[in-house]
Amino acid sequence: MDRADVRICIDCGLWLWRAGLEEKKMVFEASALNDCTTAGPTPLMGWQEARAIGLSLAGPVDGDVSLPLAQAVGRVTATPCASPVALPLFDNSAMDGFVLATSGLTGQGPWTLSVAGRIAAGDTAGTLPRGAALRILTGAPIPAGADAVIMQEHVRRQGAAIVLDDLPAPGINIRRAGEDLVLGGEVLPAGRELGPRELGVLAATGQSEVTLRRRVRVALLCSGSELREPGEVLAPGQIWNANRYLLTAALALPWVELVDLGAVPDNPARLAAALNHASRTADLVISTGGMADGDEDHMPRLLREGGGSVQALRVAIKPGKPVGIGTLGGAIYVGLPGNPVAAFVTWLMLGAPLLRKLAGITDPLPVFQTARLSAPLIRRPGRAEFRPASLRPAGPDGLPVAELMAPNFAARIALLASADGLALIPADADRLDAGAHIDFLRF
Ligand SMILES: Nc1nc2c(c(=O)[nH]1)N[C@H]1C(S)=C(S)[C@@H](COP(=O)(O)OP(=O)(O)OC[C@H]3O[C@@H](n4cnc5c(N)ncnc54)[C@H](O)[C@@H]3O)O[C@H]1N2
Ligand code: MOO
Repeated sequence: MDRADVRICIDCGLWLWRAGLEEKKMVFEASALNDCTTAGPTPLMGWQEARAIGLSLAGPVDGDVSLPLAQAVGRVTATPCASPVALPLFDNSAMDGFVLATSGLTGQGPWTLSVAGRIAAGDTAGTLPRGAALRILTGAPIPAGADAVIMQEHVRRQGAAIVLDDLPAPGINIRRAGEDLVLGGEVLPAGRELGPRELGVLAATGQSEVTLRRRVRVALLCSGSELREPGEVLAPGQIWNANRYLLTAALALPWVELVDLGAVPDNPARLAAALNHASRTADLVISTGGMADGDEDHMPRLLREGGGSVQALRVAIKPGKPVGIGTLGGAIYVGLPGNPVAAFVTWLMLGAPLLRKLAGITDPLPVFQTARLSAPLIRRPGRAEFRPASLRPAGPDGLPVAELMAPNFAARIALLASADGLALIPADADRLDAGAHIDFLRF
């Protein structure tokens, strides 16, 4: 065998080789070296399977609340909202101009009509005087007997009269009652986050309150004796707690009530106490670190000893292999790996969908877009890889181009901060050509 065909796996220290390496011509990525899928006591579970297990554990939290619209921003609807009115509420003008009855415009034009008054938004409609027009402003109600609004740009003024050269079509520039929404029609389904569009339509239908899911209680703890708060002076070997801020920011959602338990040292008794407290106060317990098999990695064992279950552990996802999903007491548990990028990726792919389902959101899964790979990639298959990448503007085919960032990125939070999103390299891919279609998730 050619010496160049031999590689060492820096994950497990074993020698690997690839037979018949036509890809010798291409650079064999360092990522292929740090991607051992064989090491470990159990085979890896597919990330979609792990995600499905998490989703199967989660159902929308119960306990609805009714809140005024101003306090409902970003919250999730618990029931469908039906409209108590039709929209628009009444026939009204779409333009500033003149309202008239087309039936009165007989014979050949031009037609001259006197302007007998004025209706603005907020006025009552009244009745159109026979043979005359009325000045009308946008949003004003259409008077009885009128059936068209002619834009002011399309008439000539002659003193108190207007002259029309063209016959307006009946109904023109009139917004009809109910054309946007019928009485009793569904304004919003259950499970919708209330953003600007949703709050706007609720307000337009006159609803001052909305029925919402209660907020999901989430407890977060970061395990690690090495962790200190930013601002604290570090002793040798210590680091600042990045995951706490990364995840509290990811959890800063209107429908989350966060119980931030900070950092807990790698002490089994203290970790067990923190887990126990968390599971009593929260619907979802999230921990970071301590998920691998090292001497100070206690989380899966503590969870089991605390009466919980771990239903997914060791997932074929990169970064993030040591990730766990299970239950503890009445809470769902998500154990994220300690490496910050691994924690973030596994949170996005496995944790966040589950949390969104707890919140009652109907579509809990992230939506990927299609991009093209900027350069060829050769890798060791086995784990689906979510690689930080930058996105260049669309090429001639309309697809943006993803430029993958360096491999071995699980702990490289600075690299994460400079990426535009995550490129998904499927688990079974061992080689992708430049220009290949890939799924891309923007941050
Ligand atoms: N023999 C093996 N060792 C490791 C494996 C393996 O399969 N076999 N997996 C590696 C992988 S992949 C990952 S990811 C890490 C994850 O391990 P843990 O979840 O047990 O995490 P820790 O060991 O506690 O920490 C890993 C790394 O991250 C740093 N860290 C932890 N918490 C924070 C925080 N809140 N803020 C910033 N940085 C944090 C920690 O200091 C470590 O450097 O295990 C590999 N090992
Ligand atoms: O892949 Mo680990 O999850 O290196 O960070």
